[in-house]
Amino acid sequence: MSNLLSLQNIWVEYGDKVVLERVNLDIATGSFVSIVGPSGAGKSTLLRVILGQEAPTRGQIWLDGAPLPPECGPDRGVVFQRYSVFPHLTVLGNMLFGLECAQSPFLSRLLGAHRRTAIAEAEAMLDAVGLGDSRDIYPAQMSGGMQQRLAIAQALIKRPRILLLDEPFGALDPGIRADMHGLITRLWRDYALTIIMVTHDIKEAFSLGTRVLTIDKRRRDPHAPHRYGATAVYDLELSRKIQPVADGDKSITVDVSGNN
Ligand SMILES: Nc1ncnc2c1ncn2[C@@H]1O[C@H](COP(=O)(O)OP(=O)(O)OP(=O)(O)O)[C@@H](O)[C@H]1O
Repeated sequence: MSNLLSLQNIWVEYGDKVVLERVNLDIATGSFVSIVGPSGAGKSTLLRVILGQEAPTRGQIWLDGAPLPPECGPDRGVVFQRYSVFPHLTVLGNMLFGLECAQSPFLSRLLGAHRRTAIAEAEAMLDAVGLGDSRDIYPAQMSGGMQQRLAIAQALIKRPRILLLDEPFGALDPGIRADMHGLITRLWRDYALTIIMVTHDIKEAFSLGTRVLTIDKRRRDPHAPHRYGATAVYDLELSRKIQPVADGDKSITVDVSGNN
């Protein structure tokens, strides 16, 4: 399988504090990479670098064989642990907002046929995440799980090739998490995504990922804790393969409890 993303000798330093050092990673197209590691190791920093929110102080990142554009682009979508939806917009409004900003940066508004196409795309994506019946409600009327579904749909509507997930299910109840695991697995397969997910849940890392990376420091200086940065200390390829889904098996369970 070809490499979609290649990180070569990535360092992130804040003054004399080294957060990441010598990170070398090749990420295959279609893989689902789980990233685990101790708190403060630099997992979110690594995601921000891949997203383009932050530039590495050293090293290079290649996307499809070309240098990664320095700014966040539509090829990379992201979902954070805390709901990144706009409270003053309906579900459909949240979906359209991203498209309007991308497709009509000056007006931030789509008109006529463009708007109708955008609404159709947004509704299809809402169906895919199990929110087809919720287009006219506001985030305050949704459970945490539903808001996270909306955040995932917002990220996917721009058709990213890489989906970055930073503790996406960390704030959800266990039952809802299980539903979300099913959903993300289905979306990964149906949309041929490459996913990089940070999680604190080792079980989740192994059950969802095709590869599990541990980010941690290889060396420590007790007198200067920030002298050395973290890197990929374990890198496990799993044999997990997604089975093709049977026709008609497109159902998605939606939590409507509103209590998480
Ligand atoms: N802008 C910044 N300036 C200085 N230090 C920073 C900055 N951003 C992050 N850090 C430091 O980088 C280190 C890694 O932070 P990061 O959030 O990436 O860790 P993490 O592994 O995701 O942690 P957690 O699992 O607790 O979310 C932390 O020590 C943090 O304080």
